[in-house]
Amino acid sequence: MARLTIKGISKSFGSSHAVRDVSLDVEDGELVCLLGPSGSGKSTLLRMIGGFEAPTAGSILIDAKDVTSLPPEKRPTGMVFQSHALWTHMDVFNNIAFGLKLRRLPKAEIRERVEQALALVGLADYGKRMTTQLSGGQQQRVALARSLVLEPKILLLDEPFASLDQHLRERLREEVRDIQQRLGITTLFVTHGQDEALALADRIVVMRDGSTEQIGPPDRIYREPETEFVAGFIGSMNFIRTTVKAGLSEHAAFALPVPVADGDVVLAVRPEALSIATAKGAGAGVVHRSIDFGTHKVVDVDLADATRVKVMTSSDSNWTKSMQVDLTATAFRVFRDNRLVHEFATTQSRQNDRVFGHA
Ligand SMILES: Nc1ncnc2c1ncn2[C@@H]1O[C@H](COP(=O)(O)OP(=O)(O)OP(=O)(O)O)[C@@H](O)[C@H]1O
Repeated sequence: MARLTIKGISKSFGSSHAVRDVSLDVEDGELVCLLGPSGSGKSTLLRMIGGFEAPTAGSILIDAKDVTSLPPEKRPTGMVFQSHALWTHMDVFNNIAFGLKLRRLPKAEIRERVEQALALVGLADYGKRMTTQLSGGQQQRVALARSLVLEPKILLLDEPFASLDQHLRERLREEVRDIQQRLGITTLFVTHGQDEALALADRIVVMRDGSTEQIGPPDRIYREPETEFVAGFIGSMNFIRTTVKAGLSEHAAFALPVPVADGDVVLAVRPEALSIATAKGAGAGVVHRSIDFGTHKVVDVDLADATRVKVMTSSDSNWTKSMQVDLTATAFRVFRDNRLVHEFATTQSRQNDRVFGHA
């Protein structure tokens, strides 16, 4: 267990700024996900923490000790890469034992620790297998065991399951979460999958163009996005472009009070924050289709300005193509130039949160 402090760290490759002035505190035993689109600087940030890349500016402290200029092997960190790079000429046992042998630990201790690590990742009987005889998921488990056996204070995972199929990825990330909690090991996990971040993280760092866009626990990131980018990056979101005049949105379907300065804004509304009702006469929109997910339905509604919005409704409601409907937003956030300028929520939206499990 260890505490990680990142202070104003940047990395440039020539004229390209991969990471820009990132500061972050990670608590003892915390699991933090670095989430962002391709090229946002997640891997570069992780590699700097692991010592595989030298920062252009800033410093990295582990338990208050400055490690910025230490090589990877001198840092109390363990890194698992996307491509696991196991040694194909060694069996599983020796792959995991390798780092311990370098440290010249006694044979008996090596055996014990490797066996513990294998048990931890669910591969107790696989020590004698060659790594080429393992499935992709098993290989990633070996890569994880190879890091864990060195008992790092901080575990760094760079999209470790990206090459695996969805089902296996979900299983492995739950296993990682279990192991991480059992060992209480401080962990940074890079992913570009929002589901993965929501499922795993104590806190999510949303990155964009090398900078941190928002840092917070998953429910905060989901419910209170501070920028339009974050609002669109995590979960399903409807964006409605409108113009505000005298405190009112001029959008035909969303003529709402929006107490901000006149001008163009974007209303961001979650599908579960919209309620739908049959219109008396011509409605605000027309049902395009309805998809039944068993637990709930998602109805696509086309508005007059050709915006298509998604509405989450209960599974016992019935919406068919071409029905005229009215929509009410029970919660929305208003953005201008990516920044939050107004937020609105009714008590109704909190009830919906309970119904749909977003509390
Ligand atoms: N060794 C390098 N030399 C030059 N540019 C680099 C190098 N490594 C990364 N970059 C650039 O830095 C930026 C950030 O890259 P990085 O790999 O950190 O992003 P990422 O968020 O991890 O992306 P991905 O999800 O695709 O892995 C990108 O524009 C990338 O092209």
